[in-house]
Amino acid sequence: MKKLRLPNLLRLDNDRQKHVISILEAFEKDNQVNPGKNTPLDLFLRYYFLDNKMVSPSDRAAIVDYVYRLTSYKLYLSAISRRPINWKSRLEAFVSPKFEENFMNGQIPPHVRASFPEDLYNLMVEAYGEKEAFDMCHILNERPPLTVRANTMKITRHDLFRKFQKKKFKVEKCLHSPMGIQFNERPKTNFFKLPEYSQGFFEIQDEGSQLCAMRVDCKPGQTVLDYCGGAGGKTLAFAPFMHNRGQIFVHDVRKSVLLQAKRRFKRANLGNVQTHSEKHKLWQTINRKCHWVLADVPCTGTGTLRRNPDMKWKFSIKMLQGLCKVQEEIVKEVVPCLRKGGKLVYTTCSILPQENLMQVMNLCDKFNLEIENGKHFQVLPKSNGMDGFFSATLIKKQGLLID
Ligand SMILES: C[S@@+](CC[C@H](N)C(=O)[O-])C[C@H]1O[C@@H](n2cnc3c(N)ncnc32)[C@H](O)[C@@H]1O
Repeated sequence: MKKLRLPNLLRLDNDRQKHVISILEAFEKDNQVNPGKNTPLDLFLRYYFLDNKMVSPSDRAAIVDYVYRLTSYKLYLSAISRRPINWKSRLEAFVSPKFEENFMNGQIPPHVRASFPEDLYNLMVEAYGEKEAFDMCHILNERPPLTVRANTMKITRHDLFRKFQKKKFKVEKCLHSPMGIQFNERPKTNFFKLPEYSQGFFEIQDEGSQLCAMRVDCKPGQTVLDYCGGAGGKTLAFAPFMHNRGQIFVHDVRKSVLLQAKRRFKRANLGNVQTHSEKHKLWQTINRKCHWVLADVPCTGTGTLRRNPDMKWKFSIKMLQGLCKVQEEIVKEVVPCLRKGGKLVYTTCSILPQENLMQVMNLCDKFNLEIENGKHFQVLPKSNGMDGFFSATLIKKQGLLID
């Protein structure tokens, strides 16, 4: 079993502590009062700091770090903290020796020590076995690494790497993604204020996400649909393969994220992308025309819980079942867009087989598809490495030739 390591946290003085507790209390209250609103933690924090502009960038970094880690370890901290349990007592337990001492305490159920909802923990044990599931939970409670993708429309990875080195950033080139650079230490400066960012030289993107996007191996002149495009993260990664020739259609049901995507496409120098929130008109244009369709479907996000620890406390089996239905509906909608020989890249940031391989088998059965070369792609969350991602390239099943 992995040894529980206390994260290398920044200093927590009284002022920072007050912010941490008031954020966590307010976030919990917001979820109780407006359960349907589902504000994600990162958005909640953005609003909080807009209301508290006086907090300095270094204080902010420390506060965010504690908020994320305490949210991750909420269940475990509740088990080991003094009574009454509240965010103040959980924080005390987090910085006390109890945090490491109780990690192997057999009196505390494994899912509590892993700080995961029992249903989710059981699904992970079913998929990976007790030891791997337990270790993976702890990786998913850790601080994630910071990884960026060089925008090869504007700069090579090597040149961007040299620029970062000149700034004395501790960086290394990713092993698997040819466009990725990982930071071994978080830079103290505001990343989004770097000139290299405003010039569109890079985007923040996990290496696993880069690898999934690159499975859309599109060529100049082709037609591509990114059906669950969100803020455009995956399109930004595969679009450079087309050298601005051909057409990329990005769709999402949320107009607000498509606006963000548009800004990012412009900054990245992409001139062949159009965004659509209305699918009916789009359908007439792309029916049977697409060489590639990317379905980066909504999922439990269990592979990226380090970045969104609040998501795991919203998990339920019912939610998983609902998402599986939506994933199936999405694939049903996009299959008719494929031209003869076209490929559908199905992707999730989940570690659950129910929305990965099991789902893909179900999709193949229902929509007469098969997995290209019979091989899928899966990465599991790694300590100081990639998040968890899954991808399979689906093609239309060839009819059997009967003599
Ligand atoms: C995993 S996220 C996509 C992330 C994006 N591809 C990226 O790399 O940045 C899934 C997206 O699916 C969208 N979505 C949810 N239901 C949908 C539906 N029925 N049709 C199309 N998009 C949907 C969500 O709004 C969300 O942006």
